[in-house]
Amino acid sequence: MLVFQARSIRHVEAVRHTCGSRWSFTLYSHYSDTPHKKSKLAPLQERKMIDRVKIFAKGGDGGHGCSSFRRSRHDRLGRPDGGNGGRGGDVILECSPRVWDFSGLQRHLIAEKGRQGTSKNKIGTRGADKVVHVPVGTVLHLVSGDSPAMVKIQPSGDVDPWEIPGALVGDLSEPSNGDLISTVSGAERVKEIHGTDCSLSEAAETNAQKSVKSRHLAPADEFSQLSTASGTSKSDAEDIGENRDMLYNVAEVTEEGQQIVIARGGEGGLGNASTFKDSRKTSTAMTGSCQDISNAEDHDGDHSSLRAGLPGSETVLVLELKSIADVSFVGMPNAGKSTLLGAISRAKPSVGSYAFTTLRPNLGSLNFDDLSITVADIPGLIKGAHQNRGLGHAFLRHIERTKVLAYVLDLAAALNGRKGIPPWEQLRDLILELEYHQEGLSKRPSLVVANKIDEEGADQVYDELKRRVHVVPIFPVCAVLEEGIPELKAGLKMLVNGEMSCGLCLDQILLA
Ligand SMILES: Nc1nc2c(ncn2[C@@H]2O[C@H](COP(=O)(O)OP(=O)(O)OP(=O)(O)O)[C@@H](O)[C@H]2O)c(=O)[nH]1
Repeated sequence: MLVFQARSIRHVEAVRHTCGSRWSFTLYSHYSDTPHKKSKLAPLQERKMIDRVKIFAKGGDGGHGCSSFRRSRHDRLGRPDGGNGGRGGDVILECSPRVWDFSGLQRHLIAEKGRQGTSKNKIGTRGADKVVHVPVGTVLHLVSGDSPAMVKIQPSGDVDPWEIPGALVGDLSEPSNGDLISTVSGAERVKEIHGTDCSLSEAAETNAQKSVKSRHLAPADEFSQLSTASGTSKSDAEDIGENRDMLYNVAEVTEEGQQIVIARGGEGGLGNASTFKDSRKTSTAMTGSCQDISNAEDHDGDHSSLRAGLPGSETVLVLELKSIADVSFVGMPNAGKSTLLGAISRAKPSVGSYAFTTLRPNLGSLNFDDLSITVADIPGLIKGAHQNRGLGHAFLRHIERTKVLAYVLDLAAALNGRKGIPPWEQLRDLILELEYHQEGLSKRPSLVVANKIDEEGADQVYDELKRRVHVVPIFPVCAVLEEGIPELKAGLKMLVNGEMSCGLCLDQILLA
């Protein structure tokens, strides 16, 4: 038995991720040698970040209208007094920075039904909305059903570093506060229900039109054929049941408090008080005489179909989590990415001398006079990340949406008897992982950050690195002492605003 002293449960998890599932762990408390009762760690699979899921949502059905007659001594024939049914609840996705992946999200979301109307003209209660929280940066792809409609933004105080500004690159026009990504019907409906006007983004409008034209699928049936969970890179398409009919990027949430109605509740049925009123009006218009109340029951029979509440709408969506940053720090665990993010921006990511300190991407912002750049510190990638090793490939998705790659290499990884790999091999492994995940990903404008230049012997390794890699600029940096940071910032700025553009590919690294 190998005993290892962990600093925290998170540290144990990090080591578990590094070692894979071959090792079993038992946690002992500091004070006794019997296994800790609460130490049963969930299987490794459950701990993976889930950044893509398929969900089925159904709005609550409308309540039925009531058929009832108020009879009294003076009114033997009675008057209809059945109230209308209540509207079904909506299924709403709300953007929250407190959630960072979809692991806690239910896959079937069904809102409450509206209550039935009752006698004495009482309207049934509206069904409760089903509100679920999704992370900032969630993108919605429509598999079937109506396009989602944004309702409102509930602004809150502090801005979380994980909060992601901006919109989909090239897909949708940039949403502003109160803007809407919705179908025409959705917009009208939201206006009608909530009394707020909502604008349509062009792309969403075309998508909506396409969706109206292209298909009317049965969402529940389709959903039942498909598996839900995510977590595997290449097989995602099959897992999630991606198909040609899917409408990509119909909406996204980027601000805390943004709400999107993904399935609407059905309207309540009409009570006989309403149907009778309507029929009396018609009758008056046509014959010039009032409808005889004794015929009320007959009319009631004519309108029985109106009394049934309408079913709620059904939608099948794929939710995908992608961050939107200008620059991604890509590197092996412990290369110093988080320290570097703290050095170049005001972000305060956690830093540790053990691998996988960063378990979720951190964002920082670099502000220049004329430009602001968002930088993402992506959790460390290891060899085989595309096959879900380490923290898995979930984080590779975040890199997909960044313009510039900054490879953070640890110059001291193989120095002073350490068992790490030299920086040029780190670079090779990183490029391979990116390419395995998505071909051409590594060809984006890139630079290399040679970190830990302060370590003994790092200068020679840096010279060797320059000899082996010369197509992209290399910035020697000491993140802890914040040395070389102004030059690095200038380099990042030039890459982001296009003054410099240099990608990196495997052939350009001298490995022998
Ligand atoms: N000597 C030296 N140590 C550094 C430097 N930058 C970071 N470190 C140390 O390297 C260790 C790892 O730093 P992190 O910033 O957590 O590394 P990371 O790449 O974010 O690690 P993961 O979270 O595992 O991906 C910490 O102990 C840092 O203090 C540097 O410039 N010089």
